[in-house]
Amino acid sequence: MWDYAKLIVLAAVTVVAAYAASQARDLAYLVHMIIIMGAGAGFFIWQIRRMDETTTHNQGEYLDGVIRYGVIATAGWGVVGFLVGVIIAFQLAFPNLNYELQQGLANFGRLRPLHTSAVIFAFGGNALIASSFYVVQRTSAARLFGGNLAWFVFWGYQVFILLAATGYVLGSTQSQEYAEPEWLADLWLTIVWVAYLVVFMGTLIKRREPHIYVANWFYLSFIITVAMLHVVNNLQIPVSIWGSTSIPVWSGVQSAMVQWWYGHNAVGFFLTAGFLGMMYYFIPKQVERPVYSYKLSIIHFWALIFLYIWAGPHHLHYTALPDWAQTLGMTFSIMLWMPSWGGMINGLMTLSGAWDKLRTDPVVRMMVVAVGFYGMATFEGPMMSIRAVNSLSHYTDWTIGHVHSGALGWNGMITFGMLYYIVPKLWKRERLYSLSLVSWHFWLATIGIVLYAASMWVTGIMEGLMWRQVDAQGFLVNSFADTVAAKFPMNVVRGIGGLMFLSGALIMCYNLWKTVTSVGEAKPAAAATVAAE
Ligand code: HEM
Ligand code: HEM
Ligand SMILES: [Cu+2]
Repeated sequence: MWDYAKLIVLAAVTVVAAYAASQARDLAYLVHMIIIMGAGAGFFIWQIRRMDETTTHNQGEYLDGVIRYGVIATAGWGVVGFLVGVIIAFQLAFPNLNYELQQGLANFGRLRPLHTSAVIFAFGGNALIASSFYVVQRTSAARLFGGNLAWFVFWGYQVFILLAATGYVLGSTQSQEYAEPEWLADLWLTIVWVAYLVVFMGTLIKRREPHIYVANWFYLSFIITVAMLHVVNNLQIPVSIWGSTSIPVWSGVQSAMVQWWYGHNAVGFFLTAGFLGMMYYFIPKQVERPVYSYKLSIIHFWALIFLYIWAGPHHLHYTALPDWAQTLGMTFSIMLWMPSWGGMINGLMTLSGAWDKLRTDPVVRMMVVAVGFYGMATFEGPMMSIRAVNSLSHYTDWTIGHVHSGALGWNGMITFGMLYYIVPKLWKRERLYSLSLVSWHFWLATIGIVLYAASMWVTGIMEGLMWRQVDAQGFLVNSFADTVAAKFPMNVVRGIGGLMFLSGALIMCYNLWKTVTSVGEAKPAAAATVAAE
């Protein structure tokens, strides 16, 4: 019965998308409708072929298939996102790399949002969805709620990524940073996200453990807040339901404020709270120690989510935003330093009594460096939010250095650590294929990040100072082009750093692939302890 309902919905989606494609007013919309039609038809055929199979889920078992797919998607999108990052990094160093052939499809302006969305939403998002499904089942001793709904979340999310990515390349964007997809993709993401919340919350509700482990608090705050941010920042009215263009309901300074309330909390809840959830499960597991302080984790959780929400205006210093709002954003940003470091301290101190693992286990080293970079980025951020500092750093590469010490150092490294822990468990392998390859990855990534961040700090401060320099008469000394020329060597260093980071990720993919295909199966006894976790 339920299966027939699904077939009807899928058929309807396919037909409506086909009709909409015939009405399309712009190329991006046409391509999106073809993708939706393809996805609808594909899932229709898949569904019809398994109609008379009786599914025999063992309700006692965890639903791990979808997590395995999530792991593959994380690694795959990661490589794509880093590769596009490397390309745009070299385009900035060598503008000639914007070939005539690429214009209107793959020039810097089109590739930049492709990069930011690929790394944040495709790489980071898949890592968060997959790891949260893993963690919530283990810490609740319950199978994912909602049967196959988790599969809908996974595939629905990939469709969203495809819509977003093709949209950028074809020039369909609502021009809000990190919220570029047009209304159609936004609506679809809303549906997928609500399903995600239902799966996660449902699993928590049916848990067989009295406590909700702290990692789940972080994941849950990430899911709920991202839903709220996404909906409010994307309130748009489509010009036509047959086209991708839409008009925002917010305008002027309100629009800017809503956008940076969104943008800053995308950092706070997507790139921070969700990844702290990851930290709180995988670091204790990997070092085989309990969390250093449960009390601290609860205090810094509430402080973090309360403070983050107010800090958005630090992106709008010296704009038309009222001064009091800028000061408010600055004040909350400075206060944010404390709960951020609460998280860092809790992560690092979890190693108490196991510090020797830093020497013996490259996966632990990766996780510790991640937490270290988290600490650095959350010290730097509050500093940059001070108006006087921001007057120098804003518009410069200092911001880009800050972004990537957080993104590569914290989000990248903690995700790599998570993948190294999770893959042998999910595929029931005895161990990783090669620890020395993990070590190679570790050093390539770490040196790559240091090159990236250091070169951007240098260019950032240089640019800021050059823009300020005035002669005795008060005239500006440097033209904008002078600053661009002066940045050239550092731009090349940044590109090389990115290339190293990308090579490390490729080594990881090879290592994980070999782990799945050529390492022996974990012994049943070991498997039993895994299941009991
Ligand atoms: C191989 C690794 C990477 C390289 C080479 C790279 C390179 C770049 C470049 C060249 C830009 C444009 C900077 C500009 O316009 O001046 C950029 C922007 C950005 N990247 Fe990356 N990136 C990498 C990895 C990542 C990762 C892993 C993340 C997030 C998890 C990330 C997040 C961002 C964000 C958020 C921006 C926009 C920053 C802003 O507007 O202030 N990147 N990246
Ligand atoms: C206490 C924590 C943090 C504070 C107070 C903070 C503050 C700031 C400030 C003041 C800016 C510059 C705004 C501008 O001049 O335009 C900024 C930019 C940025 N930060 Fe942070 N930051 C924090 C942590 C992080 C972390 C951990 C990450 C990444 C994982 C991150 C990612 C970003 C990104 C992506 C931007 C660029 C936004 C844009 O596109 O303009 N931040 N942050
Ligand atoms: Cu911010």
